Amino acid sequence: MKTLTILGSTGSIGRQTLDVVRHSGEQLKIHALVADKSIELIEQQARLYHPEIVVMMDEGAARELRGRLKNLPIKVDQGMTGIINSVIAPQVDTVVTAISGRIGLEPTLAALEAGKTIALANKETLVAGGDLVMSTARKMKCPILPVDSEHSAIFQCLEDNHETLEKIILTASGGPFFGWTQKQLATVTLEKALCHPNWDMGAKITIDSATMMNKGLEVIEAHYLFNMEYDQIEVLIHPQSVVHSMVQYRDGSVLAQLGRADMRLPIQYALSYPSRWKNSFERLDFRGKTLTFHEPDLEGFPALAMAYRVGRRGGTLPAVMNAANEIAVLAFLQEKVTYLKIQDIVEKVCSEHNVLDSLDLESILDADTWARRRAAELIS
Ligand SMILES: NC(=O)C1=CN([C@@H]2O[C@H](COP(=O)(O)OP(=O)(O)OC[C@H]3O[C@@H](n4cnc5c(N)ncnc54)[C@H](OP(=O)(O)O)[C@@H]3O)[C@@H](O)[C@H]2O)C=CC1
Ligand SMILES: CC(=O)[C@@H](O)[C@H](O)COP(=O)(O)O
Ligand SMILES: [Mn+2]
Repeated sequence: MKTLTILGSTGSIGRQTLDVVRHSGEQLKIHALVADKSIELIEQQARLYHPEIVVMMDEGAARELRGRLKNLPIKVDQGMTGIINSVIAPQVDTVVTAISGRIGLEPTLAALEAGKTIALANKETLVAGGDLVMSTARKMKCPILPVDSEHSAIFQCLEDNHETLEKIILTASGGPFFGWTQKQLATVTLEKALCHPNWDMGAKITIDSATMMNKGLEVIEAHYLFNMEYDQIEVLIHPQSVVHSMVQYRDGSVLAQLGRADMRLPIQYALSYPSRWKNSFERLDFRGKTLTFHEPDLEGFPALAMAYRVGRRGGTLPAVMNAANEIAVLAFLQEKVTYLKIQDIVEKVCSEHNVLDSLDLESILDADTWARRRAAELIS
């Protein structure tokens, strides 16, 4: 049996992780559930999954939840200290990082320093602190198992010998605006951007898919997870999201992983690895399906090319791009800026940043804070 702490249990990945736990019989157990302020849902989750601890980032939410759970043997903790304690507890084997945003960096590092396995959904953490996270994982000999569907696909297709790998091919749905002209992109509404053609996800990643920043973040995520040069990472538009990604070997052979657009598969694989558990999730039906592949439109969706440039430069620049994007996407969700303005803000913040090559936590957090402030100034 594996014992889990789930960071972001009330979100899209968090809820699906709990569904995997429910289907796993005795294989998985919950130590802690962590969220920001969704008390109604986390109260239901706590009553159903009996964690030892529930942590709310928000102090008021923690206070309210403490009252609601007072008759149960569940401790309610709060803030970043509470989150860190929930991941380093000795009984925890695996931490599922399903928080959205760079806020996941400190708990991920703390979990690694405490020797925990990471089931990583929170790609922003790896974009902001990739070198530090990967070197900590190596130092502590902790596995980082991908949950992101493309990275799980690549992980499932990888052979042991890294030398024989030629490139990885990350598939992208293209989002709701695949094939749109610049003129059409100027008319994008929040409602349309929140409508992903294939996946039901949280708001932030759904907007990232619509700008293709999600694929840019995933290119950087792949660079760190699989130790691949940027030249060895190719993006291909595949609007059906059936082929989740592919790996090409030096003999020209290509291996792909296919499946329904159901995140419970990669989540379960990260939690069952190295085993594959039987489940009763709906199976992929190929009949009547046409699978197509296209070159990405780098002019219409400049976030992808920007992410390659930023990833290649490295240092504190990926943390800055990520932070500016988090602020710009939030402003778009609040209808304070237009869809096209997201890219303008992120580009401008990146262009103004004095990149530092030292990659300790303090430099990353300073760069992140600076980028958030600068992006906010550009919005107001
Ligand atoms: N959804 C998907 O299918 C996929 C998601 N991912 C990645 O997984 C991560 C989560 O995505 P998703 O589940 O869609 O996001 P959601 O927005 O649905 O959920 C985010 C979760 O994080 C919690 N949270 C947010 N901010 C904080 C904070 N400051 N402190 C503590 N908890 C916080 C939220 O709590 P609360 O409810 O209280 O706000 C919620 O539980 C992202 O990094 C995303 O890129 C990767 C691949 C696929
Ligand atoms: C489910 C998942 O892993 C998401 O990252 C998804 O891939 C987003 O789709 P896009 O390919 O549109 O970014
Ligand atoms: Mn993905």
